[in-house]
Amino acid sequence: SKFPGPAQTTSTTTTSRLLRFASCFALQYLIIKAYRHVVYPHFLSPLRHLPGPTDNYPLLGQFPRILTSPSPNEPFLTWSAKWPQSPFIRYLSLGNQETLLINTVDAHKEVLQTQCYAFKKPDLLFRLIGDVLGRGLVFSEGAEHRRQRRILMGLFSTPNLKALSPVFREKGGLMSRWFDDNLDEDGRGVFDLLPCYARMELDVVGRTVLGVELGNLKSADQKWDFAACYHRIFQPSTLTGLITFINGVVPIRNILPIEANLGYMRDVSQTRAMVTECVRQRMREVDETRVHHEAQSSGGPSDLLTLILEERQTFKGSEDELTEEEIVNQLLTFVVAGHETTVGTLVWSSYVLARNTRVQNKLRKEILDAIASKDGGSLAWEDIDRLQYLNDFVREVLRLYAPAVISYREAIKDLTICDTFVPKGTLLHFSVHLAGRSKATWGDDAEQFIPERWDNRQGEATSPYAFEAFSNGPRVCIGRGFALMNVKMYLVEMVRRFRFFESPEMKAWGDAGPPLLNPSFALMAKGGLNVGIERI
Ligand code: HEM
Repeated sequence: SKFPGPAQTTSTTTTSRLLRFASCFALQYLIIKAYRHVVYPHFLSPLRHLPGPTDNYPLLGQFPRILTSPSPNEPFLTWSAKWPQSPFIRYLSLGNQETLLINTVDAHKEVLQTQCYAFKKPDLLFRLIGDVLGRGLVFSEGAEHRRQRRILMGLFSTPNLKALSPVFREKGGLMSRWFDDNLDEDGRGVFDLLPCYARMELDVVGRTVLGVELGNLKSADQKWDFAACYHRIFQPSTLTGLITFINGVVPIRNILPIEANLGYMRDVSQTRAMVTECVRQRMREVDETRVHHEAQSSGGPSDLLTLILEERQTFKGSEDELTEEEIVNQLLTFVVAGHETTVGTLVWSSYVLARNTRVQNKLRKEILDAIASKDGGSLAWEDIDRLQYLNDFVREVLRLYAPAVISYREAIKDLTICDTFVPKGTLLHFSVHLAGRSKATWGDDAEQFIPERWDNRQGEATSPYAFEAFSNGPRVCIGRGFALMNVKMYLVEMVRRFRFFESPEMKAWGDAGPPLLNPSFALMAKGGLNVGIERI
């Protein structure tokens, strides 16, 4: 028959109902999205009158500009210079996401110190790197963060750090011998320092955090190698990096069945399994021997894992007893938070030395004078810690070349900061370099490398919030003392033995400096940073 029978009519009706439902759903979705991404940010948001760039791309805001800028600090530094007195600068990002750039010293103080716990790290940060770190110090919030900080603070005490210092000395010595062995017959060479320092620092964090040589750490079945997994996770292929980036915006990690993603997930789970095995083995050793770190600090190097396990015995049964998973989270957090940042600081220190002969000579003189005052003997950590110019030098490197570039916060409630109403859910952009490079704070020579400025600071530059390389407040970097000891001991070893000089690439870059990797969470030269090293 030409006419539909009862069954066909029912199925046509069902199809058309489904279609109607789907189009209603799609329309509603579009209306909500249009409201959220167009109407609200442009016409309703209480933040829309704040200073900030307005030359936005449709729906993408400033995102294309940020992605294609020559450095991960641009265009934020430009905006900051344009509106130096504004506590916050508002910009739109992907999907017209409103973001407040923390700009002034006062705004840094309010967000990082006074109102620290009114903010959390946004989910996008956790999705970028949280599967490796877990909810350790970096990703814990509120009361849980206070608890973890309370338990872990003592780990980084001066006596504990001093017990770690022989490892910094030993690994720095090995690195300087490696350079020495690889110089040409005139005692000169040019090296891409990033891979050299990355290798050394993996050894350093292995020994100081886990008490093992990470180069030798393997899975129980010997099939997986820690260093290789770590390398693949943090130097991913373009596709794996792209997946991680997309996962930050839309969670796709657990549903994408392609090898670039599955391989990443295997590396993460193997890395965590290898560290878990380390923890279990050390638990057995600590339970058996009951060594206590007071004894170890006088007798030889210790490591943070052993210290955590010994402390744990005193917290047994209380809410401060860390579980095995929590310990693994903290250890991986220390390894990751400590490795890239210290490597970056060493690379930029070497670059700056090569570019500033005056600074290099002055630093070397301070070190050699101190050694001479010890009748040529080696400097203990206390001696190194007293070197004023070294201290100024390292702070100046971190003011201008802080390795951690970007972090974010999200307001967990409505609040008012520096007379600005910040609604719950607002994303805040914490750019470490904005504080360090601000002319309003550091004067017209803010862009120049002048270690002496640290002894003549005035006005806002004396505020702790003018220097954000390690952040500030309750979430200040817990590894600050650890990192400074590591960096200073290494520099003493290298500067006394070698002269740093400009490589041909550095000469070609001139004052503009090397091209930088962007987008990137770390300040890194694109394509490596070759620096000359010459035996003295
Ligand atoms: C020069 C080297 C280092 C620099 C420049 C640096 C910088 C920073 C910065 C800027 C933050 C704050 C991030 C944020 O709040 O979003 C931070 C946090 C942190 N850093 Fe470091 N860091 C360095 C070395 C280390 C080392 C060696 C360790 C561990 C051994 C470490 C462990 C941590 C941890 C656990 C946090 C989170 C603290 C918390 O939220 O309570 N860092 N670091």
